[in-house]
Amino acid sequence: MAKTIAVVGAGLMGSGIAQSVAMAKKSVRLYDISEAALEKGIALIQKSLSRFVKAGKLTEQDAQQTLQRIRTGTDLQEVVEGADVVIEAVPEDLSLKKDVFQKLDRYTKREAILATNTSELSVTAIAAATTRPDKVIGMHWFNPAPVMKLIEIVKGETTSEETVAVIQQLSEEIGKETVIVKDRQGFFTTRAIAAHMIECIRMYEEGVASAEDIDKAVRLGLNYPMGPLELADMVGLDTMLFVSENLTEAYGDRFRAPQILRKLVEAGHLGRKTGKGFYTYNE
Ligand SMILES: CCCCCCCCCCCCC[C@H](O)CC(=O)SCCNC(=O)CCNC(=O)[C@H](O)C(C)(C)COP(=O)(O)OP(=O)(O)OC[C@H]1O[C@@H](n2cnc3c(N)ncnc32)[C@H](O)[C@@H]1OP(=O)(O)O
Ligand SMILES: NC(=O)c1ccc[n+]([C@@H]2O[C@H](COP(=O)([O-])OP(=O)(O)OC[C@H]3O[C@@H](n4cnc5c(N)ncnc54)[C@H](O)[C@@H]3O)[C@@H](O)[C@H]2O)c1
Repeated sequence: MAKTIAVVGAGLMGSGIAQSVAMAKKSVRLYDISEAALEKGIALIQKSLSRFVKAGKLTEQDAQQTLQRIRTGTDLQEVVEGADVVIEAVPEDLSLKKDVFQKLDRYTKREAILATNTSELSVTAIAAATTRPDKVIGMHWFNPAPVMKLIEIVKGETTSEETVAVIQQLSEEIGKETVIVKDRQGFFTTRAIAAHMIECIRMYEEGVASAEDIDKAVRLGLNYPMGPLELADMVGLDTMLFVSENLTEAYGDRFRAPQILRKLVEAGHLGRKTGKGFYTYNE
């Protein structure tokens, strides 16, 4: 059984993953490259825990204990040594992820499992950067991690059945449902959501309807929990663009980013995390 979990990257997803694991009463070690990034991650966790407390799903004491289970640090070796499973959640860049996995391979015990939360990159390529490709796997969470029910388990070409079983059990212990998919660019869920979002953003760019009306139409007419533009702002427009570029390389123009997305990213408007994207936020 995986007892101690390390999470690498304390951004939107890493913070939510650390919180979800700590809520399942496991010890979590959380790494990021700076204290400022760790503070931001902890602030996100505190905000989410307060929502659970406010909704009566968690007591104030549970929330405090959850926070206490998360130990943070900016020394990667110190944070990950001793971990049974490491979950990586750094930005969606293959060379960065390979670099991080090479270090994880050096710093962790031989039997540790190394999981990536990549949205669509090749798990097999990331595994090849290590000396234990059988212990590398995709553990694809959804945003917001503490609320969403699914984990998409991605079996790389070299991932062992034993590794799949450990991650499936860990996911269940955290209270998530799982699906197991092949390692193909975009897996299942990212290809599916990208096809929907990209067409909606193209229609926005063409002026078919306003942002508000596109989101309203999808929420009320199609019964999705969120419209595509508000969802893009929640995911982060930088992540959207990285994903679009990688999917375009694999599948061609059908995933090419509309100009509007590129311009918003160039302007530093990355969605909720910077206060502006398709919408403006005052949080
Ligand atoms: C443009 C061209 C490019 C095209 C190619 C690229 C496209 C690629 C796109 C994908 C990129 C990466 C994808 C990624 O790898 C995978 C993903 O994560 S995809 C996104 C998945 N997530 C969703 O789809 C979310 C959909 N939304 C929802 O399910 C809900 O709206 C919500 C977010 C759960 C809730 O939203 P709210 O608006 O806040 O609604 P409520 O206030 O009513 O909340 C409901 C309920 O949930 C509780 N809650 C919400 N958030 C949190 C939180 N962070 N922490 C704790 N609790 C939370 C809230 O308290 C409510 O509880 P209740 O009152 O019901 O008890
Ligand atoms: N945003 C989403 O909705 C979503 C959902 C599922 C999966 N993902 C995937 O999760 C990963 C992270 O996405 P995010 O939205 O959390 O990004 P983010 O930008 O919010 O967070 C990334 C974090 O990684 C840190 N970081 C950068 N370089 C690092 C390094 N070398 N070592 C450790 N940490 C480093 C950054 O400081 C930042 O805190 C990506 O692969 C993304 O595709 C994102």
